[in-house]
Amino acid sequence: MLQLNGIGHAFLGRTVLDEINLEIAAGELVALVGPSGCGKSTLAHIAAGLIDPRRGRINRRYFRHGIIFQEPRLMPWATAAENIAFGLVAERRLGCAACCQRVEDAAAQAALNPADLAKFPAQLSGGMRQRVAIARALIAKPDFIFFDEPFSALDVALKRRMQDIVIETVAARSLSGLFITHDLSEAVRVAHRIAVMDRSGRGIAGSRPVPSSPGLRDDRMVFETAHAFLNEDPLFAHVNDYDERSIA
Ligand SMILES: Nc1ncnc2c1ncn2[C@@H]1O[C@H](COP(=O)(O)OP(=O)(O)OP(=O)(O)O)[C@@H](O)[C@H]1O
Repeated sequence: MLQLNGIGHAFLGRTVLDEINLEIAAGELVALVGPSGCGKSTLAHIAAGLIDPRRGRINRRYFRHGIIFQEPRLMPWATAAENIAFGLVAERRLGCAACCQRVEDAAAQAALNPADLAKFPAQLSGGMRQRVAIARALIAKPDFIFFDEPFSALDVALKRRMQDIVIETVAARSLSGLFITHDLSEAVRVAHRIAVMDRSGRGIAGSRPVPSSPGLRDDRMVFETAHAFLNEDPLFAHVNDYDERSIA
Protein backbone atom coordinates (compact mmCIF):
# COMPACT_ATOMS: atom_id res chain seq x y z
CA MET A 1 0.00 0.00 0.00
CA LEU A 2 2.92 2.31 0.72
CA GLN A 3 6.46 2.00 -0.51
CA LEU A 4 9.23 4.41 0.47
CA ASN A 5 12.41 4.03 -1.58
CA GLY A 6 15.65 5.78 -0.68
CA ILE A 7 13.98 8.73 1.04
CA GLY A 8 16.34 11.48 2.12
CA HIS A 9 15.64 14.92 3.54
CA ALA A 10 17.47 17.91 4.99
CA PHE A 11 16.33 20.97 6.93
CA LEU A 12 18.44 24.11 6.51
CA GLY A 13 21.26 22.05 5.00
CA ARG A 14 21.26 19.52 7.84
CA THR A 15 20.49 15.95 6.79
CA VAL A 16 17.73 14.51 8.97
CA LEU A 17 16.79 11.45 6.89
CA ASP A 18 18.84 9.33 4.54
CA GLU A 19 18.22 6.14 2.57
CA ILE A 20 14.91 5.29 4.21
CA ASN A 21 13.25 2.21 2.72
CA LEU A 22 9.95 0.98 4.10
CA GLU A 23 7.01 -0.99 2.76
CA ILE A 24 3.59 -1.38 4.30
CA ALA A 25 1.32 -4.16 3.06
CA ALA A 26 -2.45 -4.12 2.70
CA GLY A 27 -4.16 -4.49 6.07
CA GLU A 28 -0.89 -3.93 7.90
CA LEU A 29 -0.39 -1.35 10.65
CA VAL A 30 3.32 -0.62 11.06
CA ALA A 31 4.52 1.26 14.11
CA LEU A 32 7.66 3.32 13.59
CA VAL A 33 9.72 3.85 16.72
CA GLY A 34 13.05 5.52 17.34
CA PRO A 35 14.69 7.99 19.69
CA SER A 36 13.35 11.50 19.96
CA GLY A 37 14.52 13.67 17.09
CA CYS A 38 15.54 10.82 14.77
CA GLY A 39 13.11 12.00 12.09
CA LYS A 40 9.96 9.86 12.56
CA SER A 41 7.47 12.70 12.15
CA THR A 42 9.37 14.13 9.20
CA LEU A 43 9.20 10.73 7.50
CA ALA A 44 5.45 10.45 8.18
CA HIS A 45 4.90 13.94 6.74
CA ILE A 46 6.93 13.02 3.66
CA ALA A 47 5.04 9.74 3.24
CA ALA A 48 1.72 11.60 3.53
CA GLY A 49 2.79 14.19 0.96
CA LEU A 50 2.95 17.13 3.38
CA ILE A 51 6.68 17.60 2.73
CA ASP A 52 8.51 16.95 -0.53
CA PRO A 53 11.62 14.86 0.16
CA ARG A 54 14.99 15.90 -1.24
CA ARG A 55 15.64 12.35 -2.44
CA GLY A 56 13.79 9.12 -3.05
CA ARG A 57 10.49 7.86 -4.39
CA ILE A 58 7.14 7.24 -2.76
CA ASN A 59 4.65 4.77 -4.23
CA ARG A 60 1.17 5.09 -2.79
CA ARG A 61 -1.14 2.28 -3.79
CA TYR A 62 -3.96 3.21 -1.48
CA PHE A 63 -6.99 5.18 -2.58
CA ARG A 64 -7.24 7.82 0.11
CA HIS A 65 -5.43 8.55 3.35
CA GLY A 66 -6.26 10.21 6.64
CA ILE A 67 -3.83 11.84 9.08
CA ILE A 68 -4.11 12.09 12.85
CA PHE A 69 -1.57 14.42 14.46
CA GLN A 70 -0.40 14.74 18.05
CA GLU A 71 -2.46 17.92 18.46
CA PRO A 72 -6.07 17.60 17.24
CA ARG A 73 -5.65 20.72 15.01
CA LEU A 74 -9.36 21.63 15.14
CA MET A 75 -10.85 24.88 13.90
CA PRO A 76 -11.74 26.71 17.15
CA TRP A 77 -14.63 28.65 15.58
CA ALA A 78 -16.38 25.51 14.31
CA THR A 79 -18.40 22.94 16.27
CA ALA A 80 -17.23 19.35 16.64
CA ALA A 81 -19.69 18.31 13.91
CA GLU A 82 -18.39 21.02 11.55
CA ASN A 83 -14.79 20.03 12.27
CA ILE A 84 -15.61 16.41 11.45
CA ALA A 85 -17.49 17.41 8.29
CA PHE A 86 -14.36 19.25 7.12
CA GLY A 87 -13.00 15.79 6.30
CA LEU A 88 -15.59 15.67 3.52
CA VAL A 89 -14.30 18.82 1.85
CA ALA A 90 -13.34 16.87 -1.28
CA GLU A 91 -16.83 15.38 -1.66
CA ARG A 92 -18.62 18.44 -2.96
CA ARG A 93 -21.65 16.63 -4.34
CA LEU A 94 -22.72 15.17 -1.03
CA GLY A 95 -26.16 16.42 0.10
CA CYS A 96 -26.83 17.82 3.54
CA ALA A 97 -28.63 14.72 4.86
CA ALA A 98 -25.88 12.38 3.61
CA CYS A 99 -23.24 14.67 5.12
CA CYS A 100 -25.00 14.65 8.52
CA GLN A 101 -25.25 10.86 8.38
CA ARG A 102 -21.54 10.55 7.61
CA VAL A 103 -20.72 12.87 10.55
CA GLU A 104 -22.86 10.76 12.88
CA ASP A 105 -21.28 7.51 11.67
CA ALA A 106 -17.72 8.83 12.00
CA ALA A 107 -18.49 10.28 15.45
CA ALA A 108 -19.88 6.92 16.56
CA GLN A 109 -16.75 5.16 15.35
CA ALA A 110 -14.60 7.51 17.39
CA ALA A 111 -16.91 6.85 20.38
CA LEU A 112 -18.01 10.49 20.52
CA ASN A 113 -21.10 11.33 22.46
CA PRO A 114 -23.75 12.80 20.06
CA ALA A 115 -24.40 15.56 22.61
CA ASP A 116 -20.81 16.76 22.13
CA LEU A 117 -21.18 17.30 18.40
CA ALA A 118 -22.71 20.74 18.88
CA LYS A 119 -19.89 21.87 21.17
CA PHE A 120 -16.88 23.97 20.20
CA PRO A 121 -13.35 22.62 20.75
CA ALA A 122 -12.82 24.86 23.80
CA GLN A 123 -15.81 23.14 25.44
CA LEU A 124 -14.31 19.65 24.96
CA SER A 125 -11.70 17.78 26.99
CA GLY A 126 -8.37 16.88 25.39
CA GLY A 127 -9.56 13.31 24.83
CA MET A 128 -12.80 14.43 23.20
CA ARG A 129 -10.88 16.80 20.92
CA GLN A 130 -8.67 13.94 19.79
CA ARG A 131 -11.79 11.83 19.14
CA VAL A 132 -13.08 14.64 16.91
CA ALA A 133 -9.75 14.55 15.05
CA ILE A 134 -10.08 10.77 14.64
CA ALA A 135 -13.66 11.15 13.36
CA ARG A 136 -12.51 13.85 10.91
CA ALA A 137 -9.89 11.44 9.56
CA LEU A 138 -12.35 8.52 9.33
CA ILE A 139 -15.22 10.39 7.70
CA ALA A 140 -13.47 10.42 4.33
CA LYS A 141 -13.35 6.59 4.45
CA PRO A 142 -9.58 6.33 4.07
CA ASP A 143 -7.92 3.02 3.33
CA PHE A 144 -4.62 4.20 4.85
CA ILE A 145 -4.06 6.25 7.99
CA PHE A 146 -0.97 8.12 9.21
CA PHE A 147 -0.81 8.46 12.98
CA ASP A 148 1.80 10.99 14.12
CA GLU A 149 2.20 10.35 17.87
CA PRO A 150 -1.56 10.88 18.22
CA PHE A 151 -1.95 10.00 21.87
CA SER A 152 1.30 11.08 23.50
CA ALA A 153 -0.35 14.08 25.19
CA LEU A 154 -3.11 11.99 26.77
CA ASP A 155 -3.16 10.31 30.17
CA VAL A 156 -2.68 6.56 30.46
CA ALA A 157 -6.36 5.51 30.71
CA LEU A 158 -7.43 7.76 27.86
CA LYS A 159 -4.52 6.59 25.75
CA ARG A 160 -5.70 2.99 26.12
CA ARG A 161 -9.24 3.87 25.06
CA MET A 162 -7.90 5.69 21.99
CA GLN A 163 -5.62 2.76 21.13
CA ASP A 164 -8.65 0.47 21.35
CA ILE A 165 -10.50 2.68 18.85
CA VAL A 166 -7.51 2.41 16.49
CA ILE A 167 -7.29 -1.37 16.91
CA GLU A 168 -11.04 -1.84 16.30
CA THR A 169 -11.18 0.54 13.33
CA VAL A 170 -8.13 -0.93 11.61
CA ALA A 171 -9.53 -4.45 12.00
CA ALA A 172 -13.11 -3.55 11.02
CA ARG A 173 -12.10 -1.71 7.85
CA SER A 174 -8.95 -3.68 6.98
CA LEU A 175 -7.04 -0.41 7.01
CA SER A 176 -3.32 -0.07 6.55
CA GLY A 177 -1.32 2.56 8.34
CA LEU A 178 1.87 4.03 9.70
CA PHE A 179 1.78 4.71 13.43
CA ILE A 180 4.55 6.98 14.73
CA THR A 181 5.22 6.65 18.44
CA HIS A 182 8.08 6.81 20.90
CA ASP A 183 6.18 4.49 23.27
CA LEU A 184 7.23 0.90 22.62
CA SER A 185 4.32 -0.52 24.67
CA GLU A 186 1.90 1.44 22.52
CA ALA A 187 3.59 0.09 19.39
CA VAL A 188 3.35 -3.48 20.70
CA ARG A 189 -0.33 -2.98 21.57
CA VAL A 190 -1.58 -1.54 18.27
CA ALA A 191 0.73 -2.69 15.47
CA HIS A 192 1.24 -5.79 13.38
CA ARG A 193 4.92 -4.95 12.92
CA ILE A 194 7.37 -2.53 14.50
CA ALA A 195 9.99 -0.78 12.38
CA VAL A 196 12.89 0.84 14.17
CA MET A 197 14.46 3.94 12.73
CA ASP A 198 18.19 4.39 12.93
CA ARG A 199 18.98 6.73 15.83
CA SER A 200 20.21 9.44 13.46
CA GLY A 201 17.71 8.92 10.65
CA ARG A 202 20.13 6.96 8.46
CA GLY A 203 17.79 4.22 7.30
CA ILE A 204 15.41 1.82 8.98
CA ALA A 205 17.55 -0.28 11.31
CA GLY A 206 15.17 -3.23 11.06
CA SER A 207 11.70 -4.41 11.88
CA ARG A 208 10.05 -7.12 13.96
CA PRO A 209 6.58 -8.66 13.70
CA VAL A 210 4.58 -8.43 16.90
CA PRO A 211 3.24 -11.85 17.96
CA SER A 212 -0.52 -12.42 17.87
CA SER A 213 -2.99 -9.82 16.56
CA PRO A 214 -3.82 -6.35 17.86
CA GLY A 215 -6.92 -6.70 20.02
CA LEU A 216 -5.95 -10.21 21.15
CA ARG A 217 -2.97 -9.04 23.19
CA ASP A 218 -3.56 -8.71 26.92
CA ASP A 219 -1.66 -6.36 29.22
CA ARG A 220 0.73 -9.05 30.37
CA MET A 221 1.67 -9.97 26.82
CA VAL A 222 2.15 -6.32 25.84
CA PHE A 223 4.37 -5.73 28.86
CA GLU A 224 6.42 -8.88 28.36
CA THR A 225 6.86 -8.35 24.64
CA ALA A 226 7.94 -4.72 25.06
CA HIS A 227 10.26 -5.76 27.90
CA ALA A 228 11.80 -8.53 25.79
CA PHE A 229 12.28 -6.22 22.79
CA LEU A 230 13.98 -3.61 24.97
CA ASN A 231 16.17 -5.93 26.97
CA GLU A 232 16.95 -8.82 24.66
CA ASP A 233 16.84 -7.48 21.10
CA PRO A 234 19.74 -5.21 20.07
CA LEU A 235 17.50 -3.61 17.42
CA PHE A 236 15.66 -1.78 20.20
CA ALA A 237 18.77 -0.73 22.16
CA HIS A 238 18.41 2.96 21.33
CA VAL A 239 14.67 3.53 21.01
CA ASN A 240 14.43 5.22 24.39
CA ASP A 241 17.50 7.39 23.91
CA TYR A 242 16.89 11.07 24.13
CA ASP A 243 18.92 12.34 21.22
CA GLU A 244 18.65 15.95 20.14
CA ARG A 245 21.18 15.21 17.39
CA SER A 246 24.12 17.47 17.04
CA ILE A 247 24.60 19.08 13.66
CA ALA A 248 26.36 16.62 11.37
N1 LIG B 1 10.57 22.44 9.92
C1 LIG B 1 11.76 22.13 10.41
N2 LIG B 1 12.81 22.95 10.25
C2 LIG B 1 14.03 22.64 10.72
N3 LIG B 1 14.31 21.50 11.39
C3 LIG B 1 13.29 20.64 11.58
C4 LIG B 1 11.98 20.91 11.12
N4 LIG B 1 11.18 19.85 11.45
C5 LIG B 1 11.97 18.97 12.11
N5 LIG B 1 13.23 19.44 12.18
C6 LIG B 1 14.37 18.75 12.79
O1 LIG B 1 14.45 17.48 12.17
C7 LIG B 1 14.83 16.47 13.13
C8 LIG B 1 13.81 15.38 13.12
O2 LIG B 1 12.59 15.89 13.68
P1 LIG B 1 11.27 14.98 13.81
O3 LIG B 1 10.22 15.80 14.48
O4 LIG B 1 10.97 14.39 12.51
O5 LIG B 1 11.80 13.84 14.81
P2 LIG B 1 10.97 12.78 15.65
O6 LIG B 1 11.75 11.52 15.63
O7 LIG B 1 9.57 12.74 15.19
O8 LIG B 1 11.04 13.42 17.11
P3 LIG B 1 10.03 13.28 18.35
O9 LIG B 1 9.92 11.81 18.64
O10 LIG B 1 10.73 14.04 19.44
O11 LIG B 1 8.73 13.89 17.92
C9 LIG B 1 14.95 17.19 14.47
O12 LIG B 1 16.32 17.48 14.69
C10 LIG B 1 14.17 18.47 14.28
O13 LIG B 1 14.67 19.50 15.07
